[in-house]
Amino acid sequence: MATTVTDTVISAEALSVQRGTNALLRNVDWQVNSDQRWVVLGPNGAGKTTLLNLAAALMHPTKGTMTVLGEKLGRTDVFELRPRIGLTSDQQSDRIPADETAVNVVQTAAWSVVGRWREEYDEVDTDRAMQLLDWLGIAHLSERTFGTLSEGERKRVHIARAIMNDPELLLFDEPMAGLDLGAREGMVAALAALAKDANSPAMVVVTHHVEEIPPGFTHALLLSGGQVVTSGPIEEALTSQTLSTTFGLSLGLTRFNERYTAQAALSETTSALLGDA
Ligand SMILES: Nc1ncnc2c1ncn2[C@@H]1O[C@H](COP(=O)(O)OP(=O)(O)OP(=O)(O)O)[C@@H](O)[C@H]1O
Repeated sequence: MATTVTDTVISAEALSVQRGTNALLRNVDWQVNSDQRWVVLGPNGAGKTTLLNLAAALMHPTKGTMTVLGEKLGRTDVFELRPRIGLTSDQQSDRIPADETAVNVVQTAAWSVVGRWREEYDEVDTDRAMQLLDWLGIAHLSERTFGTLSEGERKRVHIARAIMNDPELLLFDEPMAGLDLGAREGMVAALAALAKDANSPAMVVVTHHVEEIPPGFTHALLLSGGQVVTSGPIEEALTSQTLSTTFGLSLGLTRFNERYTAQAALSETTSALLGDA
């Protein structure tokens, strides 16, 4: 996979995104190096997807600067930059034709297209696509059409597609949303294996849930209301206090065997849900 040299792959400086009167992101500073694995955590509407879309060169900031893989957004050809980035999100998944086979969904990444049309593929592409599907435990589904796969199976196909091109940056937007417990744990294991592989590129996973943080993730960025609550090495950035501030609720965080769980006191959860009488 990508380079083993430590480079800055994402550099955000005083980044703001405004839509009408709505500030989606406000004054965000963030730096990601090639050997780091980041989790971006925050409640609904915090700005996580907006930040990931900027990192994927799918949008531009309103203010500030965003540099991805050494290319400053607004001053670079994003069509050359995007193939260097592997992105999985429901938005991307929705663009995949339902009648495309799983193996074709993966190997079309080699051409950065969705839908096979009439491209010719080398055997080497097909072999690599099959290896990735096998690694993710779904080689037996390679000839099944995308539309007939379960949510968990589709997400795994999409991850294989994101990795297919040896990207220099891997971005995952809520890769475990909608998965059952077994599928979630399978996805955590797959991402943990990627995270721990020294040859893997920089990785960013967006999630709402600390339970979904794969072992091997090194850094955390906590977002709330479009602003950074804290960011840095995960042991320092992710604490009961920072999590409580981020989600606006008193939360206790525990870490065991490189996995996290978070809980609120039941009485506090009830009063937050019902409002104080
Ligand atoms: N084009 C837009 N115009 C106005 N507001 C927008 C636009 N796009 C997003 N928003 C708002 O910006 C905020 C941040 O959205 P974003 O999708 O980045 O949040 P998120 O943290 O990913 O949320 P979720 O966890 O619910 O997916 C939300 O309140 C959203 O409604």
